[in-house]
Amino acid sequence: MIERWESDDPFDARLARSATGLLASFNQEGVLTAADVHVATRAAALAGEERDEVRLAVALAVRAVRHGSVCVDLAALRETEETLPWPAADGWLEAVADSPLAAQSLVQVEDGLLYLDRYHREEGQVRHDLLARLASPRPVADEALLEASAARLFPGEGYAEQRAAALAASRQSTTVLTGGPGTGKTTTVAGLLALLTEQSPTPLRVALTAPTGKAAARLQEAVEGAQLAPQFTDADRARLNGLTASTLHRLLGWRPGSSTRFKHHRTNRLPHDVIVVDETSMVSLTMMARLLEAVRPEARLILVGDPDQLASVEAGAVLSDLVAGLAVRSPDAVAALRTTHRFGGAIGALAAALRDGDADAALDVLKSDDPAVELVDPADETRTAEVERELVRHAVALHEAALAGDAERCVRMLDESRLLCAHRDGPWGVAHWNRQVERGLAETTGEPLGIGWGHEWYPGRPVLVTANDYGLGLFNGDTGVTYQDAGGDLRVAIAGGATYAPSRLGDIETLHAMTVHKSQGSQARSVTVLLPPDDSPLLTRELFYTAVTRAQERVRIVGTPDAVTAAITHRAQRASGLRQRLGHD
Ligand SMILES: Nc1ncnc2c1ncn2[C@@H]1O[C@H](COP(=O)(O)OP(=O)(O)OP(=O)(O)O)[C@@H](O)[C@H]1O
Repeated sequence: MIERWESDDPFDARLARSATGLLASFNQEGVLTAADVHVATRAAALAGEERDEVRLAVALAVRAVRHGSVCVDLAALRETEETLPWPAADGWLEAVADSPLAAQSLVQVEDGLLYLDRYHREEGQVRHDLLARLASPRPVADEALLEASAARLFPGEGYAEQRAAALAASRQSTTVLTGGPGTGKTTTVAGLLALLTEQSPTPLRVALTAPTGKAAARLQEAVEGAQLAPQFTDADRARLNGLTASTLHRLLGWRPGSSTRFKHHRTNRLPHDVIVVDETSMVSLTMMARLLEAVRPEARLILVGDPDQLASVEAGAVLSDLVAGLAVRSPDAVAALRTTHRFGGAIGALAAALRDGDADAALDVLKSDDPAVELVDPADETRTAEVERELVRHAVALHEAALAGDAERCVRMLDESRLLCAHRDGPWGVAHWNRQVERGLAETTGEPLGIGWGHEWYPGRPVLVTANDYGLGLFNGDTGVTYQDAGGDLRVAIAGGATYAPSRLGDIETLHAMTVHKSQGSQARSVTVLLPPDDSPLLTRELFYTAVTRAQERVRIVGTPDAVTAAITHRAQRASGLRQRLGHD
């Protein structure tokens, strides 16, 4: 199925009035937007290319990036919807490869895939840097000490999987450490850092990093927590003392005015000896390219993440590509953790069923009596009203804590309950549910709270930061709560950060509800997931898995069994060539 936009509005900005030929047809069908059409038309005009089918191919490559793909597989795309007015299959890709657009390096064709030049270059660079790292000499280890310390830090059968992963990562310079939630990834990282710091005669410079501020804060907290385990000695803790985590943007050194170029790069590498990247599934191809070129060849790189989660917001599916590509090229570079240590049965069993694509097993878990999971039928008005009342109760409690000026409690409460939606707009979307909860809050308190009453800022308004602001020290994904201080003024307390006057915050959204995409890298005690109808193109296994695995203790799915099955059946497919390109010379 090709995702399309739909509109009855003849003045819709996505309609390209000046388009002709195939570009016009694919625009009117809702496949291409006006922006896709204009970029392709302009590039073709600059290169002197007039063939209709080549312009269409370029527009589809532009569209692909917009949908998170790095390139487009024209042949595969044709097959997904035969009714569209496709050009003749024979010779289509060859025509693009022979075009002046390719000769002038505006587009590239490789392995049957069509790329915009930038993404082809970035993919090639990631492949090159990674293969160079894999071919570099292995770090020298004091094997006897390594084995003895690994046995101490990862004792017995219960830690066997993690011990093997940490030993592998100690003996090589690049490791991809994968595992679902609660499989002990952070515990492994903490033990591995203890092993590495013990091996080094001089203090190691260690960077802990993640794509969002929230994920970086969680990583730091978890690594600090893991060191409290009895198998860590005071000497281990002393060597690991003072580790701090930062966002990838901050680590690489952001530069004003550019989100894709940083202070550290190939000729000004990062000084660190060990770099641990958490939540790697959220790292885009562009960021992975920037990271790999900035890491010193002799530094150790550990990429940690869950390849079954949604991929990055921007183009690429780097973690799952690395796992698949390295499985062929260099299987030892991937250390997979499979045993879950955190969840009680039900959430873990549901996550496993989703990962395996087993809809029957997922529905069995959801329909079981286990209080950790629940499936709510959207047609059951009594039950959905109860769910809504529960969401409003949480908002009212947050409002009361905020009125009492208890910023710390407000921030803690934020991670107790979370409503996740697939969509931003429409009856299943974040905007609607933010309004619904605010309406309930206003009705319960009798106060005109919320945007619907012209009061955007009110005590208890939970907020999500949606863009990095280095000046203020705020990061995309940070969360916070508005509270009333002792002087009666409103302030916003950011989790793990400072407090701010609301007027200083620019890129902010209300957080009574949140998209699953934005929830990546965070968790809450109790999670409610609103599944859209089964024909929603956003409903995919990766989205559902990501939503479910945000829950620490309880997950409630509002959706029909058909929507559950549809979610598990549809894969969030992203075209990229990295996995194939890693596999061959
Ligand atoms: N081998 C083990 N035996 C028993 N408990 C363990 C083991 N490894 C980790 N744990 C515990 O399981 C929980 C999850 O571990 P950890 O935080 O390391 O997992 P994770 O994969 O990093 O989780 P997530 O990414 O979901 O935050 C922690 O409470 C940890 O102490």
